[in-house]
Amino acid sequence: MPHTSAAAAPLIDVRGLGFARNDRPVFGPLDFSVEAGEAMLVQGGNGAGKTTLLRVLAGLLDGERGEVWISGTPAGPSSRAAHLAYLGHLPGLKADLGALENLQYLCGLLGRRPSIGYADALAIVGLAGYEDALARTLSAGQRKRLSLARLWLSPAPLWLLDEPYANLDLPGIELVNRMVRAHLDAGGGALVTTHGAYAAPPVRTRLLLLDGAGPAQPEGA
Ligand SMILES: Nc1ncnc2c1ncn2[C@@H]1O[C@H](COP(=O)(O)OP(=O)(O)OP(=O)(O)O)[C@@H](O)[C@H]1O
Repeated sequence: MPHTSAAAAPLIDVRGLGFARNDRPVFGPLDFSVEAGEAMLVQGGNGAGKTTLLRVLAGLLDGERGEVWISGTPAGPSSRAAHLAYLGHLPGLKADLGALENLQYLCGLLGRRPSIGYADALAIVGLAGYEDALARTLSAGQRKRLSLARLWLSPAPLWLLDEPYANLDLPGIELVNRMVRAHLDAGGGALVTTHGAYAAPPVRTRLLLLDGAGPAQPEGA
């Protein structure tokens, strides 16, 4: 049974979660939970369903089966957004807005932590001085860094990070790891997809192996 006490409940508790496209199973049924202060690495080869899982959890795809509980409360796709921050392959930036304007736009849409200023968030990700640079003029790695600034400003306790290291140089990879560690230290949690070839955040981590459709359980680590 999912936890019922909000105080002790995991940030997310997934029971029998599955997803199919045109009656073809993509993943599941899956059972796992992520506690405050914990990261879960979602590993699997190309096409195993990692991105699909994160998009389903983020409420971006219709047709899930099973249950998702957020902090002890059942949460349908539309009610999960406030608790989750999704960093996908496509950064979701407006090409003709500047870096600062993009942050203001996205935070207006998705909420923000009032304790952190936009300029500080840009500086943390190495984009100080790029406030007015249009998103379309940024490199792929710089766009990823701008998305990381948005993530840093997000008030959501659970981060869903789809290949967060993609397009980043070594300092960028270390930046992601520092951000994840700080987020977990502050009581947050994270699901992080990876092919296994990249660095994994050096934090309390469990592993969820995805191998296409079929039952999958987390491993202790
Ligand atoms: N928009 C879509 N329409 C139809 N099928 C899709 C779509 N997106 C993904 N798929 C299929 O769903 C399956 C899972 O894809 P998904 O992107 O979740 O895998 P992944 O594990 O993230 O892969 P990768 O490591 O290559 O990014 C694949 O068979 C893929 O072809």
